[in-house]
Amino acid sequence: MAYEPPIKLEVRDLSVWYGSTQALHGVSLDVPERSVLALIGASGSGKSTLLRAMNRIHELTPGTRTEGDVRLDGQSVYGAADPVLVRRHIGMVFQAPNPFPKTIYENVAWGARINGLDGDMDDRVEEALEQAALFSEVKDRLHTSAYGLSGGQQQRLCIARALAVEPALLLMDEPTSALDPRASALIEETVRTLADRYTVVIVTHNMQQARRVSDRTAFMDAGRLVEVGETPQVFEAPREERTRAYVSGQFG
Ligand SMILES: Nc1ncnc2c1ncn2[C@@H]1O[C@H](COP(=O)(O)OP(=O)(O)OP(=O)(O)O)[C@@H](O)[C@H]1O
Repeated sequence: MAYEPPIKLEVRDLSVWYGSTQALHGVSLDVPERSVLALIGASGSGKSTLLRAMNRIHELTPGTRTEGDVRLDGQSVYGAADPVLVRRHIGMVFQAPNPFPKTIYENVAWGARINGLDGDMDDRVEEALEQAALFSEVKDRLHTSAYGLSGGQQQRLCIARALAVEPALLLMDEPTSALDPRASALIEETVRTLADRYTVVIVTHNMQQARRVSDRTAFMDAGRLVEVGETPQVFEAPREERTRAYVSGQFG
């Protein structure tokens, strides 16, 4: 029998409302450990809502209501009393790079400090920057402002900042949408390497990117999960007609 990696994240019958608008309708899926899941679908199909519900950051939007559950390593994310603690274990990288107005070093060290992680901070910062494929470019200016970096470097810094706390899961919401093709390619390479150690969920509008970076792909339509499977299967032999139409560019 083929080796089946353990399941890192289980989404179970998850529904989300913003006020009276239902944005997710009973979504269930599993994310195997050390894999990359791409969420694809047309604008408004619920990709970001699903991603943001994985670490409960959508609850920061007033008027949200959630039913169902998300389990990380078998533990309910929604059963946790404090969503802030949940978010500390689940790193997130957003569309536009958003470094703090601090030095490169302090951007990476910050999360580790507030989480009380011990060990040598210089080593931790270097390792996180290495994992984000940024260290060689910044090693001589660690104590200069993060705002002196290019957009692509700033985004890799945000990835390093998320990794420095050793997150159980890394969520990425269209992390290359503000970047040029070369910077995007570097981020894609970084995401591929991260899957050796981390479990990653990435929202992307770019279907080529989904094919390049992910092991599995989930296709969303109108707040529903249409299908999820191994990436080559979803793109080359989709089970659902709606998926076929989307991945062949007939809509969205
Ligand atoms: N803060 C909000 N208040 C009200 N409705 C919202 C809010 N955020 C999202 N929605 C609605 O929820 C639905 C899903 O939106 P969501 O942003 O999750 O989709 P998406 O697939 O990520 O879209 P995009 O690709 O454009 O980012 C849409 O109908 C959207 O209008």
